[in-house]
Amino acid sequence: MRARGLTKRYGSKVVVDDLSFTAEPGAITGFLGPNGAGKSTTMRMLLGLTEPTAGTITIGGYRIAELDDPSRIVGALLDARAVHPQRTAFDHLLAFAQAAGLGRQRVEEVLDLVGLADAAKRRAGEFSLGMNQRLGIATALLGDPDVLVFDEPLNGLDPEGVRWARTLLRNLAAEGRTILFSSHLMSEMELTADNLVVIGQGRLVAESTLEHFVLAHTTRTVTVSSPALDDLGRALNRAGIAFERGGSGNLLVTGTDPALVGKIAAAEGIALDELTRVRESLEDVFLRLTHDVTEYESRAA
Ligand SMILES: Nc1ncnc2c1ncn2[C@@H]1O[C@H](COP(=O)(O)OP(=O)(O)OP(=O)(O)O)[C@@H](O)[C@H]1O
Repeated sequence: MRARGLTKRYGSKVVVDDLSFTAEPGAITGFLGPNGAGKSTTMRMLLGLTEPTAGTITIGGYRIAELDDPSRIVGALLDARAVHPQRTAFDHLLAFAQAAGLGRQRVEEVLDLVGLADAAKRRAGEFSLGMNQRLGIATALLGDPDVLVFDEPLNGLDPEGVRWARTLLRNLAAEGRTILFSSHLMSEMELTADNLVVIGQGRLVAESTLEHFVLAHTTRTVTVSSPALDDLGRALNRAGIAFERGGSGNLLVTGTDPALVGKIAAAEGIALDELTRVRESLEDVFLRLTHDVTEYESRAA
């Protein structure tokens, strides 16, 4: 899936701004951005529900309108509450299945896949948000598509459901599918995504592997503890390396790697108890990176 120069304007407001990115097959691409960044609008343009003002978003080089049988190519969960409350889960899925030329058997398969087989005859209006999410995921899976787009699929899922969704996404990617999903749950994004596309105010902020994104935006910090902490502090001072004392009798050394701290200690014959690179969480990095954008937005609101 590829977006190129994708742009959406509503009146004078630019919601998606010259956005280009790629989501690869066989990988889970996390789509991140603060509220109003343009994630849903981008997904809607991929699905042909919103017309781009400029640029394209394509699957295998084709826009969705150019695909003969789109439900077999791309499946999506955009809004889990968009179900008819009087319809049973089975009938809801059957309506979509029939529109795509699929039968009852496929409906039963996807109900099984999302763990709703026992609730098939219950009305969607009685479902919890988590069950509606499962129903929405089932709808996306009906056509067994190569590309899956999930907007906030974890909303309303309990911890067991979140874990289930993570495993499902992993399995779907392992089968070679392209997965694009957005979530506000950063810790979950960190556990699930291989790659990230980060946007702010409709523009691309970063596109990379999750690992690289976190490392590239983390200030290099090392924690080190030693029975000879004062000696170590003096050795670091002599080497011109900045540090501060941490709460639990260790030193927080910034702007360097464990290897250098280890070398300095070794050269001075100082024993170490612990030497660890501090890895910031995705949440820390994301909040720092999008802080200015969010600030601007809350001032403008
Ligand atoms: N039909 C529309 N008409 C006018 N403005 C719109 C329309 N649809 C979306 N917007 C605006 O576009 C901006 C981006 O919205 P979008 O829903 O794509 O963001 P998002 O990144 O998905 O946000 P969230 O995380 O809150 O779901 C918002 O400011 C929204 O108000």
